[in-house]
Amino acid sequence: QVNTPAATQLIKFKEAIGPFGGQLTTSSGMPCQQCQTYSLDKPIMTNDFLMDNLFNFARERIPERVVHASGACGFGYFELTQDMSHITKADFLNGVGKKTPISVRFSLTLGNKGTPDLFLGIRGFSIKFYTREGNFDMAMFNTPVSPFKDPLDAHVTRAFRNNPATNLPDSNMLWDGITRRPEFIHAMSYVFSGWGQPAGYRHMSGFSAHTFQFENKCGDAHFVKMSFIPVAGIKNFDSKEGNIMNAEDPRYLASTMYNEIASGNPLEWTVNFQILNMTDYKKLGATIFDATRIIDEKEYPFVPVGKLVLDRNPTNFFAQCEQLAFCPCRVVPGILGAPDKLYEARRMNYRDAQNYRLGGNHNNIPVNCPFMSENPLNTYNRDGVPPVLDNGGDAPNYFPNSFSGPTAYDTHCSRLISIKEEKPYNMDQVQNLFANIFTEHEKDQLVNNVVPLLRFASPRIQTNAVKLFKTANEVVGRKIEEALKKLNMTEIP
Ligand code: HEM
Repeated sequence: QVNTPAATQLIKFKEAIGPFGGQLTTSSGMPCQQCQTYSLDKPIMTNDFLMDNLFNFARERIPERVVHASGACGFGYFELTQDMSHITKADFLNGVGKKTPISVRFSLTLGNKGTPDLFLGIRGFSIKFYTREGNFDMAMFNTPVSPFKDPLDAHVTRAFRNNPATNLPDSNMLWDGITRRPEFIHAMSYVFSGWGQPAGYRHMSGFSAHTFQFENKCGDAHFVKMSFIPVAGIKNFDSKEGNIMNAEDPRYLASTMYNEIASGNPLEWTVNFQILNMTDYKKLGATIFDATRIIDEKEYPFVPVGKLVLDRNPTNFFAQCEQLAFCPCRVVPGILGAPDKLYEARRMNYRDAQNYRLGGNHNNIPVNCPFMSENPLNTYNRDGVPPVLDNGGDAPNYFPNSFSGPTAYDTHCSRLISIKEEKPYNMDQVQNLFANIFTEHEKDQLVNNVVPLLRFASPRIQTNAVKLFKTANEVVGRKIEEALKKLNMTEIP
């Protein structure tokens, strides 16, 4: 580990800078004197260097993301390999060969900032496309489906956290949460079968889960699910390997990616679209917008449309990764978002979370700024918590106005279709997953991962969980039941 780019980052910095790092200053720019750089035997209050440092020290923490707190990021580009103008007018999807700068953040849905990388769990894969029409954000999971469909499922993430009284992981909460929402079992089966411990970010996939509504120049609607498939192949650790790696290097995924990128070994994904039209929607109904279900790939195959490459590391983690803010609300003309309720709620909730976490001007933070936009920040937003950048300069600050302030020119009004949703049902797809897609190894993995997590739950909750797995697959459910019996648990009152 001693010679990796991550381990030698500071040595390289020194080589690049030379022996002298410049005159030390306070944050207001005052050059510091040597005597201010040690505090003992000196007046404290008049030492501006010390005061500057202590005030900053006490304020250096901001709220961590309420979910997906632990993560790593990288930068690169998206290249379009197939023109998509027949389904969308989005500029970055029009014109083969067009390259769009991107930032990507990989995360772990649960836990907190210090949770080790290979803690078993569903993974986040977020992308910000800095397009000429503003930023387009995707916040995806690594599994083909989402556990959630109902925005109220946000509550269930609490069941996956520590017990509010003991502050300890709680099997009863975890399995109560899963079994009270049986539709979770589809996504969770992927997680338990191995996808919860990817063998590297270069082996991790991303799936939109939502079906987006696209619109072309003629105003025609198409519906698109997206997948990001690693060129190096999807690979996962088995539970034993994953747990060993977690103990040896709790930042295994982040450090591997950093070293790979710094060594000139970029990470790459094929970007694919599964495309449906209005006739397909009329035939299949709102089920195509159910984030807990997949759409039949035989009838609607994913077609490759581009590639995603990560070839640049952040130069400062806090500035470029912690401050990165992805929101389903950030769309561009030609991509309207998704018409389902989960997406609608996410549009609002991420904005709210980022206003709280980063402040009302979080789009002005350099890593979130639409720096490729042809109309960068031509808004009427003014003032507030920094950064305000030039704050609109000397342009009018109200709308409408008679003084040539920015105006909306496009007279066309795009609208998401309105759909009627019902309670999720995906047991048919989980059954198919176990019967026809999972390998025997993946099924064994699932049993190996589920049993240690379920063994401390009460018998009633264990019974519910076994019943749920038996509905998904009788053999796998029975294996879990037998393994639990062998462990001979005593009842928890
Ligand atoms: C019940 C529905 C959901 C709610 C209420 C919710 C809420 C949130 C919130 C508040 C954040 C933190 C945002 C921030 O502070 O920057 C977040 C992050 C994230 N969410 Fe969700 N989410 C939901 C469902 C989903 C689904 C279905 C997906 C994937 C398809 C998803 C993927 C992500 C990802 C990848 C991040 C991390 C973004 C980053 O890297 O900063 N979420 N979510």
